[in-house]
Amino acid sequence: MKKIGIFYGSTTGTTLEVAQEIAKCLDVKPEDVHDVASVSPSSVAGYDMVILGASTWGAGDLQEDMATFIDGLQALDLENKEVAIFGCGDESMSDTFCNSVGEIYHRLHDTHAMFIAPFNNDGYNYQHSDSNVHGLIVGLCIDNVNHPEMTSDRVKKWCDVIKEEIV
Ligand SMILES: Cc1cc2nc3c(=O)[nH]c(=O)nc-3n(C[C@H](O)[C@H](O)[C@H](O)COP(=O)(O)O)c2cc1C
Repeated sequence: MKKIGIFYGSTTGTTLEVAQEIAKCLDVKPEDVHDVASVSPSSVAGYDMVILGASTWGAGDLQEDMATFIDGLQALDLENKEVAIFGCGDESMSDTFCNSVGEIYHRLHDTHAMFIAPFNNDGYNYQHSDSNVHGLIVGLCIDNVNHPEMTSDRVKKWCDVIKEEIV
């Protein structure tokens, strides 16, 4: 069984809640769910698979704790580590919806991480998101501001993708 660690950056608690929901779906213990504001990037070393989650702030900016955490991760070699990404945002910020997902993906490109668990775009309504990389949505995007009723179903479906992809 692969060891999964969840690392989240959250300013007002939404991404934390989603991280906990993902943990339940994947049977990840609470001690393996980490706020990136209080752990060092090297702690990903203890996991085979790392789930990174962060909200988007400003005009499409990565949540600040996660931005610092990613600075550290970029210096590591993540070869053979499976990485899945999720983010929380607001679809009414229609040109920058969940940009955090795309920023994490792009910034970790040179670490040799193995990205898994892209998600579909069904039921979303926005103009642009950096999470869309050449037509592929590279992670789970959650809008708890406008569509909290969709969150559990989206989380469950994404966790099913992860369960299928982890080898
Ligand atoms: C000032 C401000 C700027 C925001 N900018 C964006 C944005 O550019 N794109 C987006 O998708 N969401 C944006 N959001 C929405 C937040 O990402 C959303 O509320 C999220 O759920 C917060 O998660 P957190 O509590 O885990 O930090 C913004 C919210 C605020 C208040």
